[in-house]
Amino acid sequence: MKRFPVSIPGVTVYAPDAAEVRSWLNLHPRLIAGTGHRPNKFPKRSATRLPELTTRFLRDNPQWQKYDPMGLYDPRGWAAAVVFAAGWLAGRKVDAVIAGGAIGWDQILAEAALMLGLPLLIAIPFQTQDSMWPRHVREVWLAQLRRADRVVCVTDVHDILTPGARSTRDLDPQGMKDAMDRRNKFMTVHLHRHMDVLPDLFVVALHDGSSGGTGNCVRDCRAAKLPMTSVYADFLAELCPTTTARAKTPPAAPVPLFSPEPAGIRGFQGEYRWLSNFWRLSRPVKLSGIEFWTVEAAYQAAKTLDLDDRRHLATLDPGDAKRYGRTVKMRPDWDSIKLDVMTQLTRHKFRDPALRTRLLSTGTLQITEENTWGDTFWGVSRGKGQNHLGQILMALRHEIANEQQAQ
Ligand SMILES: Nc1nc(O)c(N)c(N[C@@H]2O[C@H](COP(=O)(O)O)[C@@H](O)[C@H]2O)n1
Repeated sequence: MKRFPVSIPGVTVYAPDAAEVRSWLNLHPRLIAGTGHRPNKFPKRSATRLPELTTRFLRDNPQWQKYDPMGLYDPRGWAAAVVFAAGWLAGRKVDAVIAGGAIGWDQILAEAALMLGLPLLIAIPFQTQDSMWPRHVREVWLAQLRRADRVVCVTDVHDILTPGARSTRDLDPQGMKDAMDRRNKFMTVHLHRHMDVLPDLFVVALHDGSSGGTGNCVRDCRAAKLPMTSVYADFLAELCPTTTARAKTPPAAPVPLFSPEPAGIRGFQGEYRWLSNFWRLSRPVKLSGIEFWTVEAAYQAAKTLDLDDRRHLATLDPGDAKRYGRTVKMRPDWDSIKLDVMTQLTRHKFRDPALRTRLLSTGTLQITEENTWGDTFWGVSRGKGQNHLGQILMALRHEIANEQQAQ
């Protein structure tokens, strides 16, 4: 098949599982991911409190007016929508935003994030997502991709070209749909379930209740029990106070964005990343003579007596080791020894004098391995869990403090 050059000028595009993406996610534990309608599902401009259109392109182009009835891409429509999105984001404890790059709400949310100076990741379905849009929308797209911290592309456009395609505009409709679906899943349920690094992800949807792209994404998020709210009713209330337009679903009950903060250390992110089992050790720990550079990889290796699996685990980064550990043949007594294994590995990790000092400097703070991936054994997820890793760390801290006092 013919290969087309598809780079986006001035933009570095990453694969979803790239290390640069993971490290960005690591840096920003409280994330908002946005999904929402294209302009054709926004209310008519006459239903809003916006004045006459100012852009000639929009005024003189009935076909485009049909697609963008609100005049969202007219400067005043754009500004009103972006101010609404920024107002919603502002004041919420959000570290960063993930947006989809699509025409409509996706771009509005991205613009609001940029306006507020919030770090932004844009996830695009394929490299030529913009190819069907008019020039002014393509300009917004490109400018936002250039200003975003990270751009993730989930599908190579070559995989969705029609047979015998003559350009990258010749796209298979089902392929495009699948790519958009993949993009939505990447930025919501995939991150929520599989990115062990993420402590908190909240979805904000501009959804009028209809089926379609946004509807599909909202359905997936609901099925995954991902915390989510729709801001459509608020959007109508602000922009169309006297309108007859109504959200097809009632406004969502107010939801606390992220779980309330208990005192102490909750989650091993940011300044407390070193508490995580994913932290690289200053000296490797040995198991069957094999060297492991993270507690995670060593712990996963301890699950099995198979030496080939252990050797392989020693070569993996902690995230991959965690996943691989789910596939190994477990030693029969694993359940009875795993707490002890984790305690010994944690002890080894904190033989490092710098880490000992850091652990002691947390004083008497409660240490909770809070997570959103449902680990209620080692941590606490959605308010529930035994927090064994936190307990081990606190017991070790107590032990080190006693040792120091005795010296
Ligand atoms: N998951 C999915 N399936 C489709 O068939 C799609 N067209 C999309 N598109 C994305 O959904 C948003 C727009 O949704 P509306 O159809 O306007 O409700 C936007 O993010 C598109 O990229 N997604």
